[in-house]
This record gives sequence, structure tokens and C-alpha cells, in this order.
Amino acid sequence: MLEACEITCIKRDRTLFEGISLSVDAGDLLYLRGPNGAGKTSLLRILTGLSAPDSGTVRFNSVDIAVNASAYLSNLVYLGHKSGTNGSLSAIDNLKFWLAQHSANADDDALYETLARIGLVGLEDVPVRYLSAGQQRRVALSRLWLKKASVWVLDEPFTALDTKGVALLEQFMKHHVENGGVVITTSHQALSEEAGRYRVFDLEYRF
Ligand SMILES: Nc1ncnc2c1ncn2[C@@H]1O[C@H](COP(=O)(O)OP(=O)(O)OP(=O)(O)O)[C@@H](O)[C@H]1O
Repeated sequence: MLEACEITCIKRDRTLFEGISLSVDAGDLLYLRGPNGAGKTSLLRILTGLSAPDSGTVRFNSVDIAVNASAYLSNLVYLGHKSGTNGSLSAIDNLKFWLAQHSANADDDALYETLARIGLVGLEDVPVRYLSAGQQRRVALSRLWLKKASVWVLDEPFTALDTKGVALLEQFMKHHVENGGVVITTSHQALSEEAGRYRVFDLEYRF
């Protein structure tokens, strides 16, 4: 489904990684590990098409995403390590805005149901800046329930979540891959058995 071929990434004068290749298919959960500064976010951004590699290609269903990104983008949810929410808007309005950006739809019932599922009952209409860090993270994660996309690319999605939140997300990742999806995630905490089967891709820090 998604292949990275011979990818090299250079930031300033440091080569973060050189000539790396990986591929994920339906049913794969790939856990990208590595120390601070190894280049995990840089790699995820390349895999989503947000950054171009210094060399190499990324293909979705055999098509280079640099040549034709539209089929890929409609099948992708990327959640960066920041929550990416607008603090002045409520959770509901954040989700509506995000859905509009992604040409996706959900009625109000579905939005309230999703926020309830992720533990935000009673907080749906509060400006997000008044929510706790973990609650803001939950607003961001609720997008996973709302857009039908086969590829999830998640950068430190567990940050600020409590133990129940971590388990909920791991179970949802497992559900996604068991239903033919793909998850690529970073985390500085090991995945638990709630996440099901996964592969590890280690990125070393290069000087
Ligand atoms: N746009 C940029 N310009 C210059 N240097 C950058 C840029 N983006 C990232 N870097 C550098 O690349 C290195 C890797 O950053 P990256 O965010 O990919 O690491 P990471 O593995 O995700 O780290 P962490 O675990 O701390 O989140 C860092 O040293 C960072 O300073």
C-alpha cells in the first residue's frame, strides 16, 4: 500500500538518514522508534508528502505521491505531535473545520457521539484552549473516528493521554489494522499488548 524507497533526509549539514526503505500493507502497524532528534518526525512528514526527501520516492498503491498526491491524501490521516486544534474554537467547531478541510462530512450527532466515545461529554462546546492537555489531544485524535482513511500516520499520539486514553487509542489502532488499514506511529513509550501485533522500525541517531 505505502512504500518508501531509498529515502535520504538532510537537515542543515546533518544527514538524518540515508537510503532507507520501508513498506506497509493492509493490516500493518509499524512502530517507528528512535531517540530525540533521530528524524522520526522528518520521516513521517516525508511519508505524508508534507516534506520532500533529499532523494528517494514514496509510493501509495505504486503511484509516486510527488506525482499524484490526491488519491493518497484522501486516504490519509496525519496527526502531528502538536494537537493542531484552534484554541478559540470548540471541539465541535474544530472537528467541523477539519472535516471541511478534508472534504469529509459528519452530522452533529456523529460529532457528539465521537466526542463522547473519546471521553469529552459535556466539553463539546467549550473553547479548546480551556481544555486540559490530554483533553486537547483527545479532540485531535477524534479525527481518526471521523474520516474514512486507510493510512494513519501518527506522531507521538499518546502524549498527555492518561492510561485509559492510551488503551483506547491502542485498541482503535488494532481495530483499524484488523480491518485492513495501516498505522505508522511514533512513541517514546512502548506499545502495549492492547495494540495487537506490530512491527518495529528503528531509526538511529546519526552524528
Ligand atoms: N526544518 C528544519 N530545519 C533544520 N533542522 C531541522 C528541521 N526539521 C528538523 N530539523 C532537525 O532534524 C533533527 C531531527 O528532527 P525530528 O523532529 O525529525 O526528530 P525526532 O526523531 O522526531 O525527535 P523527537 O523524538 O525529539 O520528536 C533535529 O536535530 C532537528 O533539529
